[in-house]
Amino acid sequence: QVSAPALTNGRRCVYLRNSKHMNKGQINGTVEYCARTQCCAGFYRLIDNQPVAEILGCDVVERDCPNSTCSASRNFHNYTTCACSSDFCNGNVTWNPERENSKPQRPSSSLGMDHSFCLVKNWLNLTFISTHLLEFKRCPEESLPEECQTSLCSCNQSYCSEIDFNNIELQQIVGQGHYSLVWHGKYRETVVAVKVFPEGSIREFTSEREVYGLPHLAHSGITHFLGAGRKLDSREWVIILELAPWGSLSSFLTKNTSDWTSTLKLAESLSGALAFLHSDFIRHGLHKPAVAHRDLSSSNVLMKVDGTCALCDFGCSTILRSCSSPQSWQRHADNLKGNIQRGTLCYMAPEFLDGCVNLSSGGCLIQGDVYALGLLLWELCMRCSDLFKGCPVPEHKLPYEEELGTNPCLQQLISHVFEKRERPSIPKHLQQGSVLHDILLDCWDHDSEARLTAQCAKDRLATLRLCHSV
Ligand SMILES: Nc1ncnc2c1ncn2[C@@H]1O[C@H](COP(=O)(O)OP(=O)(O)OP(=O)(O)O)[C@@H](O)[C@H]1O
Repeated sequence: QVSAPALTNGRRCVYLRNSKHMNKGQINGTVEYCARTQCCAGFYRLIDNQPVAEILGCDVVERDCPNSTCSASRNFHNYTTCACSSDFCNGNVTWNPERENSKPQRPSSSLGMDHSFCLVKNWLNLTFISTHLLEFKRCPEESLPEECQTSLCSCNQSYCSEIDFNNIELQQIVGQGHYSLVWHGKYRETVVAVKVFPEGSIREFTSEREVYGLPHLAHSGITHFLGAGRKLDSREWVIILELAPWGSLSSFLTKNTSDWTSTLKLAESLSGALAFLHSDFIRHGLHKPAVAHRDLSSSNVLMKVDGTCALCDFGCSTILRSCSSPQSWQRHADNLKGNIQRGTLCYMAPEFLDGCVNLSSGGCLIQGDVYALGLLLWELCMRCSDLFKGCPVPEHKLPYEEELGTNPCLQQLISHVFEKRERPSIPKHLQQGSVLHDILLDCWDHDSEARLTAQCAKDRLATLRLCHSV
């Protein structure tokens, strides 16, 4: 039985086996006090199909845990996890294995979950059972627009990768999203990230693999794709990616501040990555269509060791095939109508929050991405030490967290962002009229048509870098 004083703010979680390095809160015996999160997390090994706690404590980054009790349902290689929002809830897990075909539900304000266990070192060393044959010799059937007739059209390029499962070794979990578990692993003796999707996440797997498989997608701003596949006797799907050792931008900003030069470098690389994703071109007879990310957040941007960013997580993305006829887009738009609120709620553009998106072309999805880019640039500014000279740099916060708390619901965001047209407050040092200040305003403009393109944001940031001053 755990007893601890009540906290006015934060959370008390059952604590077990966290390394000192990763503690988010203060430890007292079996209790961890978490000042910055409302979420407790648990990581359990399934023994005889029963969860046995391996790691318990505060959640490192997760601020969105709608369930007050700890309910685990997904089996990731005989491990399961939960995040929950009442004191000590992680001490009492309920295990309800999900039905094979059920799809994970994205909670209302979803954040990629960098769970507590993501930094755990030296305790987990699993090796993928490697006696399986590869099934991914052919691309799985996908429904592609019938209208795509020309040979230049990207939708006729069916790129397949093969991976040899005998050469994959899973070593340690580095992150968890709503659709997958991401491992630090080795593939053919190279250190990689292995993203494992349970069967229920086949749609996200297919979408992500399709984006990574587009021609000419190799770009410094897109996480490098090494292959995808499915083990013959397994219901799980796997994508192998270059490992970003510093993890997501969100965890980086939680732990680090940057000076002005590094902030600009990050901002420019981020805008350049999105500009590239949005670009549509034909080179060497192969078509790279525009892609709308649709789930841009600081959890879905990875930090590279050279101090630049790369986009990841294309599970919600839409490929905007320029070869599609207007009728085809209309059909796609009809499908989108019932599915418009994808992605992470606090990064969702006002028109998507309110559901009044002009779906006459795919441009609305691109404009939604640029709104999220504005919020990401704001997150970078808020951790820039040179913008807070003489005062402490504020802790990393998500957009609107200051104003609406850690887990705003749709109605709160509609009222704040759509109706009142509020935006996050910009540091005083970014004076009115300064280039960066204007870039933020122009990215998150209420009028989606008036927003910058990502390329324009990148170009403006490049001029700022040359001037090298705030
Ligand atoms: N290549 C990588 N290198 C290092 N860490 C990674 C890599 N890819 C993903 N991660 C970590 O895993 C987390 C989850 O990954 P990702 O967002 O791709 O999963 P998801 O299931 O699609 O999540 P979401 O809930 O955002 O849809 C990321 O936030 C990041 O912390």
